[in-house]
Amino acid sequence: MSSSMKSVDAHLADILATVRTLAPLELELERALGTTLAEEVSSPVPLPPFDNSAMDGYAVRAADVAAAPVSLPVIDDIAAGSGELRAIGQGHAVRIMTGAPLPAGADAVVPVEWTDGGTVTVRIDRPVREGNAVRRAGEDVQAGEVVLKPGTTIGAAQLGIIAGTGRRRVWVRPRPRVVVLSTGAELVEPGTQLGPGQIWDSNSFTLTAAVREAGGDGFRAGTVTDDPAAFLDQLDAQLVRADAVITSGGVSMGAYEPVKEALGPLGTVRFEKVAMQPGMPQGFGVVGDDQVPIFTLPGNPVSSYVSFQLFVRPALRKMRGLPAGPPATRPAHLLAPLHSPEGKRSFLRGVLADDGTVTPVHGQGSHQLAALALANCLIMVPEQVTEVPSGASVQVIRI
Ligand SMILES: Nc1nc2c(c(=O)[nH]1)N[C@H]1C(S)=C(S)[C@@H](COP(=O)(O)OP(=O)(O)OC[C@H]3O[C@@H](n4cnc5c(N)ncnc54)[C@H](O)[C@@H]3O)O[C@H]1N2
Ligand code: MOO
Repeated sequence: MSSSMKSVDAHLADILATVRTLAPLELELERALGTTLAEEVSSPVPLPPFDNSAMDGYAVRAADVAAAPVSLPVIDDIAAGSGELRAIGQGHAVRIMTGAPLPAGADAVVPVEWTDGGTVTVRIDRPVREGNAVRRAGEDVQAGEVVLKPGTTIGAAQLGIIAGTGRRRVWVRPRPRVVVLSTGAELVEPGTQLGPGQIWDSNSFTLTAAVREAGGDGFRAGTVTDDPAAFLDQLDAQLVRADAVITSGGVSMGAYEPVKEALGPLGTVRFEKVAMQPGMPQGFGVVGDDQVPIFTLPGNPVSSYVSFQLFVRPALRKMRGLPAGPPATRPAHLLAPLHSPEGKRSFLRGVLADDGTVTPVHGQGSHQLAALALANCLIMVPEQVTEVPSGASVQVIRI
């Protein structure tokens, strides 16, 4: 590897050593999806809170229907939500609905399908065992029992059980707010006409979406031209709402590199060459009074996306309070030969099939975004390897 280049692992290690886990805050449940639980959640009451029926039918004493078919008087009707219940005596039945509390004295429920459905008296066709179709108090959760531990990612089911324990608000580490800025004088908004030398800005859409996929809230702050002062103004305006900033473009060796020119003099952002392909020109550091982490990714669309997966995604995990490290890899069986530059770790775009084979897509240039859009994994080729034969075992990262 060229000695002037930094390794992928060293760059990620620097980033993870710098970014901080976000402080917990208390959020309404409606806003807690995708956040990380920062407290232990336990239930103040048993769940279910009371013995209740699992079926629509009749609450009885099992012993009273042992000789079924039998007819029993129906002494009450209990809907879900009923509060005042009459205890049932020997030889009685009570019509009961799913979720309704089991009356005292009853020890089983006969499903309505096994009866004539009567409301004054009911004929019960089959005997039931004690406990039939009865859900016991505390069967799901005991009073005081912990249902979720800190560090849990809150998905739909987790949100459900938090609400199910009666909570309206919860302490979480929030989704990181990430501002995405594209730079480049050639960029115009999709949906407008292209002039000579212009292209539509795609990176800000890719990166904002990638932030969301990684559990953050991405804000597209639009594009800035190649003017470093305009870039700094825009950055300054965005910092108030940012836990991190991502820029794309303006970091290589050209005559107009606004990101490098604007941030370089601050001394808090380092611009380096990382031994990888794509994504060699990288910048990372902190900006503003709050030392907001900033990732200055290369402008080539595939390069910025691959850089996101390798460096920003793990950083967002750390900010979210989750275990963070290099992206997970899995082995795959390569179906075509590959070339890779000496001294750089390559991340080639491939299609991983269910049978564990991987086929590189056509178009491995860092500008070939359409080829990236067909891929579902990155095929990793180590720094010292330049040729990989078809049939070899390779490591891939799912994307
Ligand atoms: N003399 C050298 N030239 C380049 C080097 C180098 O080491 N020496 N590195 C190359 C590599 S590798 C990359 S990657 C790029 C990185 O360049 P920048 O980060 O400065 O990005 P730009 O020059 O602004 O743009 C590069 C390329 O990507 C297109 N682009 C930029 N932003 C967007 C966007 N938001 N949406 C879509 N496409 C975008 C841009 O038009 C350029 O084609 O530098 C190489 N050059
Ligand atoms: O290393 Mo640049 O990121 O081609 O393509």
